[in-house]
Amino acid sequence: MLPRTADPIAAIATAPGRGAVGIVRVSGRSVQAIVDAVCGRALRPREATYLPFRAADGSPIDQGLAIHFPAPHSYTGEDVLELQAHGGPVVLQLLLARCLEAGTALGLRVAEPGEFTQRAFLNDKIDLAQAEAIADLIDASTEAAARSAGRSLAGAFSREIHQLRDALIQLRMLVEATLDFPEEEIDFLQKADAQGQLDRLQATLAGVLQRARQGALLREGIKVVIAGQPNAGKSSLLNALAGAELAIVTPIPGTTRDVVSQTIQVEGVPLHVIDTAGLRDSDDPVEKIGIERAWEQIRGADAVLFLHDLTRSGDAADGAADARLLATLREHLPAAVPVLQLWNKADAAPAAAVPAEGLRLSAKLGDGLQALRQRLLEVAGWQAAPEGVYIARARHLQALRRVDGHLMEAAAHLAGGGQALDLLAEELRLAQNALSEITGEFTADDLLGVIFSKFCIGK
Ligand SMILES: Nc1nc2c(c(=O)[nH]1)N(C=O)[C@@H](CNc1ccc(C(=O)N[C@@H](CCC(=O)O)C(=O)O)cc1)CN2
Ligand SMILES: Nc1nc2c(ncn2[C@@H]2O[C@H](COP(=O)(O)OP(=O)(O)OP(=O)(O)O)[C@@H](O)[C@H]2O)c(=O)[nH]1
Ligand SMILES: [Mg+2]
Repeated sequence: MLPRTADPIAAIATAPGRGAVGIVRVSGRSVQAIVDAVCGRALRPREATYLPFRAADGSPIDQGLAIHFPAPHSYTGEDVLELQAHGGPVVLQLLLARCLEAGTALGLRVAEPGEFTQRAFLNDKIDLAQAEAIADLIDASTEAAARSAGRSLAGAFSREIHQLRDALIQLRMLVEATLDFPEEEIDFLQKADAQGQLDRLQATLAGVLQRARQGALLREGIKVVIAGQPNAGKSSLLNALAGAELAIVTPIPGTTRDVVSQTIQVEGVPLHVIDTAGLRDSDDPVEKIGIERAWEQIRGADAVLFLHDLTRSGDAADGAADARLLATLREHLPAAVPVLQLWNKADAAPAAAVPAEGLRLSAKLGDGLQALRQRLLEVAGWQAAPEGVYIARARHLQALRRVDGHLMEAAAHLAGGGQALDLLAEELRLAQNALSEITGEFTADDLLGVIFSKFCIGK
C-alpha cells in the first residue's frame, strides 16, 4: 500500500481541446505550498473559492474556482488541489506549468495516465474493479454500457465478489478445521453440510459469471464482418445498418476496396460492423489488396454475415461460387464463429425462394433489418436484462472461470469421500486467490501497471 506521502503529481483533468471549464488537478503529500503560490490565500476545506490564479510575477493567468480537499477526504485519498479554470488548451497548459513551477521544491511532476485513480486504489478509496469501472464509464460507447459501468463503480460487481469470497472463507474454515481432527473428518463435514455450501457457491458463481459475460459484451461488443461476392449489396447493408451513406455503393462489381467499419448499437450492445471488398479472383492489383484485407477481417470476426444476391439465384455458376466461398470461409474460421446467410435484394426478386435458416433482406428498402439485428443479438449471447448487468472485462471473466475450475476440482475431492482433504483445502484456497484478483486484494504489481496505463491522462 502506498503511503499518503507519495510524490505529488499534477495534470489537466479535463479533455484536451476547448471547453467551457477546464480543471488542473494536483495530488500528493501536501499541496499547501501550491495553494499559497498560485491562489495567494488560504482555502477552506472542500469549499469552492473564486480567485485569480497567479503567475510567478503576480499577474493573473485566469480567474477561477479553487478547491482544496485535505487528505484523506479526496478522490485519491491524498491532499488534492483543484483549479477550475476556463477551458482553453493554452490557459490550462499555462496553469499546469505554473503549478509545476510552484511545486518544484516538493518534487511535483506530471501524472502518468491513470495515476490519480491508481492512488485512489492504493489508498483504499476504491477497489480494482471499481477503478476499472471508472475507465469503462469514460470509454462507454453506448448508454447501456455507461449505466452498467456506473453500477460497477457503485460497487455492485465488487459486492457480489465479496459475497462469494465470504462464502468461500466459511467453507475453507470448515475444511481447515476438519484437517486438524482427522479421525472424525468426514462426519464433521457432512454434519456441517459442506456439500450444500459448495453447491450453493457454485450456483452463485454461475450467476455472477453469466452477468459478467453480459457486462463484458456491453463493454467490448462483437465484430461483425459482411462478406460475399462483389455487387451482393454488402456496402448497402452497412449503410442501412448505420443509417448513413458511409461506404460507396455503385452497380459496378468490385467497388469496395478499403475496409469500412462502423459501430452501431442494438439494445445497447455495440456491434462493430465491417464492410469488405467482394471476394473473387481478380487480376486488378488494387482489388487484390482489398480482397486480402477482407480475408484478414474475416479471420478476426466474431460473426460473419454472408450475403447472397437473390436476383442471381437462378444462375447456377453464381450459386456454385457462393458455395465455394462459404466452404473457404468455414476453413478460415474457428467452429464457434457463426456465419449467417443473408439473401439480399429481396425487393427485386420477390418470387425467389430462401433456405429456411437464411434471412431474406432488402438492404435497399431496409426490409429484414430488424430480424437481422435480433439474430445478431442472439449470436452475441445477449440476454436482454440490462438492469442487473455490471460492466466486466475479459480479465474478470478469466478469473471467474478459474474460480469455477477450482470449485469443480474441490467438488470432485469432496465427492471422493474425504480421502484428499488437503487437496480440497488447496483448491478452495486457489479459488479465493483467483477471486481476490478481481477486486485487487491479490494482484501483481505489473498487472496493476498495465491496467492503469490504459487510462486517459489526468484520470
Ligand atoms: N470537480 C471534480 N469533479 C469530479 C471528480 C473530481 O475529482 N473533481 N471526480 C474524480 O475523478 C469524480 C468524482 N469522484 C470523487 C470521489 C471522491 C471525492 C471525495 O472528495 N471523497 C472524499 C469525501 C467523500 C464524502 O464526502 O462523502 C472521501 O472519499 O473521503 C471527490 C470526487 C467525478 N467528478
Ligand atoms: N434492388 C436492390 N438492389 C440492391 C440492394 N442492395 C444493393 N443493391 C444494389 O446492388 C448494387 C451493388 O451494391 P453494393 O452495396 O455496392 O454491393 P457490394 O456488395 O458492396 O459490392 P462490392 O463493393 O463491389 O463488393 C448497387 O447498385 C445497389 O444499389 C437491394 O436490397 N435491392
Ligand atoms: Mg461494396
